[in-house]
Amino acid sequence: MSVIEVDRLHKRYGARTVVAGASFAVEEGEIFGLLGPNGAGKTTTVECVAGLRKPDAGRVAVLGLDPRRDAARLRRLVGVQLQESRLPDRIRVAEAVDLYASFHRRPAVRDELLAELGLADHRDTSYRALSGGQKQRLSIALALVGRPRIAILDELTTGLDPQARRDTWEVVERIRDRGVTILLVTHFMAEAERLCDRLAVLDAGRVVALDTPAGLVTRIHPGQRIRFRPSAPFDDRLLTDLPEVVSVRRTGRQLDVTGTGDLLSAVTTVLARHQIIAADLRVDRPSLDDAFVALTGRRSQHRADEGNEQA
Ligand SMILES: Nc1ncnc2c1ncn2[C@@H]1O[C@H](COP(=O)(O)OP(=O)(O)OP(=O)(O)O)[C@@H](O)[C@H]1O
Repeated sequence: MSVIEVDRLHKRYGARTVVAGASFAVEEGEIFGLLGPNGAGKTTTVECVAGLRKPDAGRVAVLGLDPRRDAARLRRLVGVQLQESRLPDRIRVAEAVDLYASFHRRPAVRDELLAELGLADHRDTSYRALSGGQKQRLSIALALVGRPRIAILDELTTGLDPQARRDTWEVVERIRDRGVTILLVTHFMAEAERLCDRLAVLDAGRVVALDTPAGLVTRIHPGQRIRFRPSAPFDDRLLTDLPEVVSVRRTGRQLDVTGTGDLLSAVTTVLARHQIIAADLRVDRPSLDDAFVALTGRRSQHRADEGNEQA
């Protein structure tokens, strides 16, 4: 069942169109990602979904309701954590949660929520004394305090160190496991790949692709590549006869095999049958980042950052 429907959404700021006919639907219980370069219109789109902006054209429905007309009802059903949400420096974690809880009729139990978000030991810590990751987790707690069915999370791990980012991912997964549908805006390929069940890639206000992370990669780069040094000579036909193999190239003692499907297992099985060992075997799979570049013609902004993280 679709819990969010965005149909040919248009939004202009002055003369400038920033969302130009974006359409997508989010299914109940999934983590749905909006991915795209800076200025692609991601935040504007989720602000329209959250009822914070009025679309110029198109239709947005959240749980069958209109985010603007039915704003009061949706406030109880949708939790929103937007970019750069800030709280007063002196407010303590428990006070902030109590304050937000007071806006809701049946709020979550504060200490349970704080424990779930790894903030139980920071109940009395002031906002200013929290680390970046703790601030982000508090902002997620505030989005969840009304026990929403849908959570909208915008760039929630930007500026976090790799460990804090991973901790936040675990929190998001736990929320999803509780049955909350999540609409997530992200710049990070690793985040999209790890968390999202499906992704819409937004470019210049349009959805240019919509699929699972793996589906996007395969659609853009269906090929795979294996490189290895065989322990004994053999005829290339051993590999070229396999339906999965597209090409075989030799450079010195090294073999370079491209193909599709379950290439690795097809190649290693036939080699093993002939008692050949594939030494220094490497599999190159295209990444979501490659798919992103192919779709938008741009490098993802945080690619270098992610590279450091994986190092
Ligand atoms: N209130 C506003 N008034 C005028 N222009 C705006 C306003 N908000 C956003 N914009 C512009 O609209 C474009 C789309 O912005 P938006 O924040 O939706 O994109 P985004 O994909 O979320 O970008 P980012 O990844 O940089 O946050 C940007 O060029 C931005 O400068």
